[in-house]
Amino acid sequence: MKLTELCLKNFRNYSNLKLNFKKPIILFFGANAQGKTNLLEAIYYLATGKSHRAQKEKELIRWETSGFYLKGELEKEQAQYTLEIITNYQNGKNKNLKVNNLSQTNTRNFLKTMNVVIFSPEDLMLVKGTPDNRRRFIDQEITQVDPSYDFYLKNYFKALRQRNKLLKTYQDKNTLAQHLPPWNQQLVHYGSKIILKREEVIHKIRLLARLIYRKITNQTENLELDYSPSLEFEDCKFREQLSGEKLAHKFLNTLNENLQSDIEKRTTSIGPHRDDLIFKINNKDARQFGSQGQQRTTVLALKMAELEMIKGEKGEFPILLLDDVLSELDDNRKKHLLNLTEGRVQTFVTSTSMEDFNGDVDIKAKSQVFRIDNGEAVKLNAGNQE
Ligand SMILES: Nc1ncnc2c1ncn2[C@@H]1O[C@H](COP(=O)(O)OP(=O)(O)OP(=O)(O)O)[C@@H](O)[C@H]1O
Repeated sequence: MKLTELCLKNFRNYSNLKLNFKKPIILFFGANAQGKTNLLEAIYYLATGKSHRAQKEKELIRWETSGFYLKGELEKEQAQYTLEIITNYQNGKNKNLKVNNLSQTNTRNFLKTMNVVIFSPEDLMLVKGTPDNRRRFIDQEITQVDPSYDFYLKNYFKALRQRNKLLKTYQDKNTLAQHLPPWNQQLVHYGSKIILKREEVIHKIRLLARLIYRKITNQTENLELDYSPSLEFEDCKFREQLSGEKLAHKFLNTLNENLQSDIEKRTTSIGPHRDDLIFKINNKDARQFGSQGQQRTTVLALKMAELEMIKGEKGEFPILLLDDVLSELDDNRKKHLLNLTEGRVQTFVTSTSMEDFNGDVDIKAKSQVFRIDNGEAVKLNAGNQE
């Protein structure tokens, strides 16, 4: 799939911008704080309905205005899609999502149109950082291939917040337990679906990432990726034996077993909100023993696996957004990334320096280059482009 046009109105530091994309690689370069990442954020938002960095949608609205407008023209499977997001906060929140000029009441219809994979410096924390980084990675990944997963997540976290609120605020510990079952039911219902989906997707990524990692390291190192759910289901250890029913049963039993300790600690100690991923390189935990280089290669292999996995599920490669990461990758890693994507994956790249685009991998010639300067984009000639 490829984005052929992007329009932004009152989005971040852009008042009104329209860009057309004609080459497989699009480079946004310029000094710090000029609006390069804002452009990737706009593309990410059109695909996922979320920002990859802002907590609140309001942050995206250009200061002193009351709403933003985004439009993307997408080519996919030889069909053409116009995606639009119109927000207005003048009288409360008002948001309209449109595909081909038709308002979508079901957000899932909008979200399934365009897919992106983003790779930014924060992703380098995937291996070393806290488990919530890894949960976010896997959840974003799953939502791209199955938008209904977002519904399970939202409902799970709604139930979790309610249960934790009761655990924190309810005074009479003797009767508290009577009020928890409705929330337990919700946790178990949505939580089991989340666990099953995570298990399924991690299994696919594990195989792809393993192959890619071996290739980048010239077959010298092995990467293993494991799902580490907080709920131990050793009685149905093999994924073929996992069923929603078995899991739900196990989850409910464990919640009941942990009831007293949850009441004492005033929080829910078990469930997908405590899951983690484990990376091992040559059988050693990459978080503890991996060198910086190995950790970077792990993240790169994961991102490349993500591209391949979406291609497998959706039949087309997603759009790749590389936010300021080329300078973090050495020539070998850059080469692998660009070999995989070349000619197949439309790639948007931001950088503060054109130096990133030189060296062994001369991507300039295949690229369309824009200099980004204080919310304006100036198209430059690069290589042999028109
Ligand atoms: N809601 C907003 N309204 C107006 N301007 C905003 C808004 N949010 C952020 N900005 C401005 O956008 C600019 C930052 O843009 P962006 O994050 O895209 O920078 P960048 O070019 O990627 O920089 P870097 O190279 O440092 O990552 C800053 O000047 C910031 O003040």
